[in-house]
Amino acid sequence: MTVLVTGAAGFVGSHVSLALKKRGDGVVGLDNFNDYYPVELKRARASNLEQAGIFIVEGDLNDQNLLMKLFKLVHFTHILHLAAQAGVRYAVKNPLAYVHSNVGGFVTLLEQCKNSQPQPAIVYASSSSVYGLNSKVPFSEDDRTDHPASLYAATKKADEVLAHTYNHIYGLSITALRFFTVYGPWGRPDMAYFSFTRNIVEGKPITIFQGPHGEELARDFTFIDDIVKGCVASLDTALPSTGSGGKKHKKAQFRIYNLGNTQPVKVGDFVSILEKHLKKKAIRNIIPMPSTGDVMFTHANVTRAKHDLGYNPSTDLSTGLHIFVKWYKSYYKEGAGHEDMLKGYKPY
Ligand SMILES: NC(=O)c1ccc[n+]([C@@H]2O[C@H](COP(=O)([O-])OP(=O)(O)OC[C@H]3O[C@@H](n4cnc5c(N)ncnc54)[C@H](O)[C@@H]3O)[C@@H](O)[C@H]2O)c1
Ligand SMILES: O=C(O)[C@H]1O[C@H](OP(=O)(O)OP(=O)(O)OC[C@H]2O[C@@H](n3ccc(=O)[nH]c3=O)[C@H](O)[C@@H]2O)[C@H](O)[C@@H](O)[C@H]1O
Repeated sequence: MTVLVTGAAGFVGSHVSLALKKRGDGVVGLDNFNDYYPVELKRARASNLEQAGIFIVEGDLNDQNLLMKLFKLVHFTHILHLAAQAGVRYAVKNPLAYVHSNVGGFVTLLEQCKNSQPQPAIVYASSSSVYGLNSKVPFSEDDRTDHPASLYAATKKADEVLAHTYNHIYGLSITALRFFTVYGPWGRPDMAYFSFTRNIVEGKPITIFQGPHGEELARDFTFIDDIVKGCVASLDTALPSTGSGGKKHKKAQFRIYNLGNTQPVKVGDFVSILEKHLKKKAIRNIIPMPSTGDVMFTHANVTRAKHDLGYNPSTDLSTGLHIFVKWYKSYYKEGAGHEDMLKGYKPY
């Protein structure tokens, strides 16, 4: 297959791009290298991909002309769409970044795909956050997703209904993957596993959010390698789109899957695992969960992904965090430009 990976300089995108290239697929990346977190990290990931023979086009999802030229140059059989403004809490600071990338960008890409002849099949990243204020655990794909707790979640839910519309009208084959708090080497500095590690290493305090009655928050943390396998299996089982040039011939494939680890862990316990691997105690500031869109817990039911994709998460949190900590220490060797790395970092 020949895959366009949007968000290829990102955390998940760079890992999946390398996996696809290693098994012989054609891979082209697209990324706007924005500064939501230090661009140096995206450039470093991009150089890993370039060394593997993967070229990343630097541009924005919303650039219709760029997409048109790119689709004319390369006949993509599949799109792995991972480019988005991620992060739950940053939406309070910069809401329009989410509309620009997650809604405008997604529709621009869908428009290009529906006009292509033949149309590619699309696999894209949704999010566990669409389950919002769900109290029924574990979360299953048919549960309610109409009460998001953050603007980020609302844009991801919007993507799911937009995808359904383009599937119905134009015959685009689309698969939505609801990732659950993904972590691993080459990860995201805005996420807790990364920012907590940095602060513990530097002897700075970490803030642990608590529920309204002192409850601990919990996440179904999912290691990057399991997510990569889920993405590749989704591409391999994606059926062709049934339309071309904007006209549908027959009903096309439309799928939604949870990709999680199915073993939620309390944030306090997650910090204890980090302390064990870092051999250093955290300075824990426990504060009430700010009204920035966090939910109390996530927990994935992956029965459907197991059955249809052979998805079988196999890395437990302690093993995964050990691998992350080893990467972190090697990447941020003492004094090796550490401060530079975090220059563009936007605390939320
Ligand atoms: N990492 C997680 O825990 C997690 C969980 C659930 C869902 N997701 C989703 O998975 C996908 C990948 O997430 P990630 O963790 O790799 O995030 P990331 O921020 O590392 O990667 C996203 C990439 O997309 C690029 N991008 C953003 N807007 C763009 C635009 N308008 N045009 C072109 N490029 C653009 C960014 O520069 C970035 O490199 C996202 O859709 C995210 O919402 C991630
Ligand atoms: O599955 C998803 O769909 C989401 O996964 C990720 O969001 P989250 O699950 O919130 O990950 P992350 O920030 O690492 O916080 C981890 C835990 O630490 C708590 N947390 C966080 C920060 C802090 O300072 N204190 C704290 O207690 C926090 O409340 C949480 O309980 C992606 O960022 C997002 O893109 C989205 O896709």
